[in-house]
Amino acid sequence: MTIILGIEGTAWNLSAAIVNEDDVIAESTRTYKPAAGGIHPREAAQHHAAHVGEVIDELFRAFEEKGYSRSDIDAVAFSKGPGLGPCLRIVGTAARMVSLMLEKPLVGVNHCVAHIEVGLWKTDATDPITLYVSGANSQVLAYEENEPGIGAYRVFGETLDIGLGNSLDKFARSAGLPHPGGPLVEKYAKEATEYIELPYTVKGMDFFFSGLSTAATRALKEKSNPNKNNIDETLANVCYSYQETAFAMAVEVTERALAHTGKNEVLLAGGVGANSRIREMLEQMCADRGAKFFVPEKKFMGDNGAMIAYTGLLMFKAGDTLSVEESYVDAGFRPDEVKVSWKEEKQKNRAEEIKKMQNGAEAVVHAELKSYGFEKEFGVAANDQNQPEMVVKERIQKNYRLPQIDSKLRKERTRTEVRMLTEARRCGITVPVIYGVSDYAIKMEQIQGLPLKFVIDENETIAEEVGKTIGKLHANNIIHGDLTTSNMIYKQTPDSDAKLYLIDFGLSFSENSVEAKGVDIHVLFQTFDSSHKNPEKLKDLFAAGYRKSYKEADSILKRAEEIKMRGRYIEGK
Ligand SMILES: C[C@@H](O)[C@H](NC(=O)OP(=O)(O)OC[C@H]1O[C@@H](n2cnc3c(N)ncnc32)[C@H](O)[C@@H]1O)C(=O)O
Ligand SMILES: [Fe+2]
Repeated sequence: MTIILGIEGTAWNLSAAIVNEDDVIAESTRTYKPAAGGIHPREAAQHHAAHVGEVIDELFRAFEEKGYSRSDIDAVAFSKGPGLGPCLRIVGTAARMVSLMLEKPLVGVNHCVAHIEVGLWKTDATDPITLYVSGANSQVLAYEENEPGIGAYRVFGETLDIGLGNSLDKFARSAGLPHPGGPLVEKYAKEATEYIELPYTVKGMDFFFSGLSTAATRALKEKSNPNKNNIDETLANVCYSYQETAFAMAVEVTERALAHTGKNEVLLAGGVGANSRIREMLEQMCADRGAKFFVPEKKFMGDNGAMIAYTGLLMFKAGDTLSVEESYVDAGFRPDEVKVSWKEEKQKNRAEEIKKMQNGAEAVVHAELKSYGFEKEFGVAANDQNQPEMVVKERIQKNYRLPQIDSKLRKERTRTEVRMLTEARRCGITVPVIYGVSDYAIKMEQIQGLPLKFVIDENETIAEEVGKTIGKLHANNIIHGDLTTSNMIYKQTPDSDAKLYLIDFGLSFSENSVEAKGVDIHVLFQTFDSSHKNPEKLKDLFAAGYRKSYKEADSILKRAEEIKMRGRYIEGK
């Protein structure tokens, strides 16, 4: 058995643990609670510095009481980042000292990856999409192999402003509640009597929580009326509506990632994962699409030393150790920067993956028009011999979100899709022809081709074609809103040139701004990073095509790069 000591202390919780392959052997924790306001990085660091000695002592005592001796420890793991710089430096220093004392190597662990690995350890999940929602971070990730036995946790979507937990904490503070506000929001939400509309912002696979937090604060002020004595009730209603909106956004992106990758497991990680409503929503979403949902015990969800020790154990066994010189901390350390070498080689089954992918995230595409009840919906007879091949794209009900949120989104997106498809066609973009519309369904041309996801790696020059198409779209101020390689279809015919079709305009809108266009491209580049072999080459080819068809291309590409940097962990975010 391998035995690893791990120290966590990226923010509020200083926690150390010793684990082996099977379980936690010993642990010791001291928690920083801000006297007022949110977490102060320097105060938190002072707290960790003041207590790290006793935490390590207590840990060794508990370990030795179980009959072990210190020399049984094989390595010392620590949180290398992301996190608050001053806190990371204390933990890094402590880890170096313990490592020198024990004469055992150091292992530098990525905190986000540890949140995932502990979930894989403590549940039966094997290859999930992970929804990682904590204070500072909110991401949807999955492991992707790059070469046999070596891969990375790819970020499919993430917050482009602040983390879900911090947004809840910020709102709670504005309502006069103590830190951390997340659990209190959950408590008050249970007393709600009414849903209040709040902004729902998903762009492609990314979400935004800052505007929601501000809107919730505003709603609380506006709706509270001391004369009516309704302050408690309003707080409950806002908390409830906040949760319903924010969690629906997070679950929606998780489902998109499931659809895009064809995976069929979901793992929940991070402090916000303690919330029972987000669990319920994920469970419902998974049940509705036949996926499995996993969540570890609560003590492994928030920041804990065991997750660092366990991930350290996997890394140590794969030979991934550090010298003292290499053991610097990195406050902006992203999970997708970690070279994962501790997993077994995966056997991919492409046919199976394509089959699973056809179950889109928000819509079902019916090719069998008769069985769908085509006549009833559109008032005309189903396909006769003279008509072109058609499909019906139906936005199906999502049981995980409130009916009010659900039907509004579905109607809005159906209407938007029709409007924007028409608009795109007018600008000379190749899109499916529309034959009919109802509240939640669109009857349209069936494109016989393969999603770009499955052809672009073998034929990378298509990326230039993609660039030209998106350049044209942006030159006409159309923002697609969900640019992934699943939302483009490549149709090859023996007698004509191949054609690139753009589909799925449900999140599209018209806007002439560098920001909106930059986000659009950022979303696409994330897909290149997460799902393709040579992302940098694809990006270069895309940029070349984009420049050819759009004269403002350079400023947009530059903005896309800046947006990418915003996704990085920023202190105090
Ligand atoms: C970098 C690292 O330090 C950071 N860790 C972190 O944020 O602590 P974590 O324990 O994963 O999550 C704490 C967050 O989780 C929220 N939280 C805890 N219980 C909650 C609940 N029942 N409902 C909603 N939010 C909850 C808190 O309000 C707080 O914002 C991270 O993982 O991003
Ligand atoms: Fe965390």
